[in-house]
Amino acid sequence: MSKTESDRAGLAKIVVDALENIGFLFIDNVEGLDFDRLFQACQWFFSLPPEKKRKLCRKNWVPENPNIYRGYFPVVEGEPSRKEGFEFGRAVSPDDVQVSPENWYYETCPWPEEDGKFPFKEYMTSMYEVMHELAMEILRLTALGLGLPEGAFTYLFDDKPCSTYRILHYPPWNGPPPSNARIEDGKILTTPDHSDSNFLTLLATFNYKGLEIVNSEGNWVAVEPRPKSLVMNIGDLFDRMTGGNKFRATRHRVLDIGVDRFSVPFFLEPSYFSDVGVNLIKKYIGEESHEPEKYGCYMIRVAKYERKYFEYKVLPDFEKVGERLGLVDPVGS
Ligand SMILES: O=C(O)CCC(=O)C(=O)O
Ligand SMILES: [Fe+2]
Repeated sequence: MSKTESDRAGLAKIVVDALENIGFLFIDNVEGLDFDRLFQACQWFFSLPPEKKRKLCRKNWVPENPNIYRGYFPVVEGEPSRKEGFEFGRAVSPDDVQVSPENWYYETCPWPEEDGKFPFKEYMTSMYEVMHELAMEILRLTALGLGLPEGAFTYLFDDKPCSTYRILHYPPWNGPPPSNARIEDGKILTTPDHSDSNFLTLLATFNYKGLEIVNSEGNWVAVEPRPKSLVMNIGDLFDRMTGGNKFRATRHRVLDIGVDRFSVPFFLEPSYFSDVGVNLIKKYIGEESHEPEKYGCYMIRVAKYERKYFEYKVLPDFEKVGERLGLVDPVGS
């Protein structure tokens, strides 16, 4: 990333071109991002003993734990999605009026007990802010490249973004992979074909192969590792909010590479109350017409009921949680 005005205008054109045509791009020279250190964070976390991971595990797997949405999720044998992960968001005070049992995004994230070998929480929370700032700069450039005011998209993230920072470990299969992980040409998946449902994703792959995307001709192509670069793609929400035909939320998948694989995606997501029913292009050319829709409710519906993501399909039914607790939904729907 570069800071001078003429460089920014040039970059803005490159970003918009990539988002319109490919949907994926590499980002080099990210200030404040040290890939070796981020990799150490993954190694430290995923070598924790099972009992320490269990304390962080979502309620679905460990019913006595309070966390429904944040924290650790384990490998599930028999799933074509073969991964364990830990994820968190920016901390929101438990006293905040938007904190409620229905709003999983703002629940308190459990953090692992540390042993002095790696400052995991301090490091990961600082990296969250690096990723957030980078995403904001990309959105400012995208707006500039489209001839819109620089803040045309960033306002959605001003209050308390729901973004998720996730570290992932794909361990080798225990024995033969399940039949639903086998695809054409004898290839084996560890993450099935999907587009990301959030606004945009910034991904560290640490030079591992395995990531593939669908190109403009509709063929699967490998994303060759590029040292010290992040891979960026947009998600369905940004695609939808720019009218559904402006930017591409490109489908992608991860193949089994036969060894442990690590990656770290940052999923940029608006604040819970941000209105995602807006067409962001029309809004700025004076043709605003939209159906207001809050991000939080929209996304939980999509992730849990429509997409039924491996990571989220185990979450409790959205409406039922409030009913069970005898609550009137304080954040609305
Ligand atoms: O691990 C990767 O390279 C990609 C992961 C991914 O696509 C996702 O978590 O949405
Ligand atoms: Fe993805």
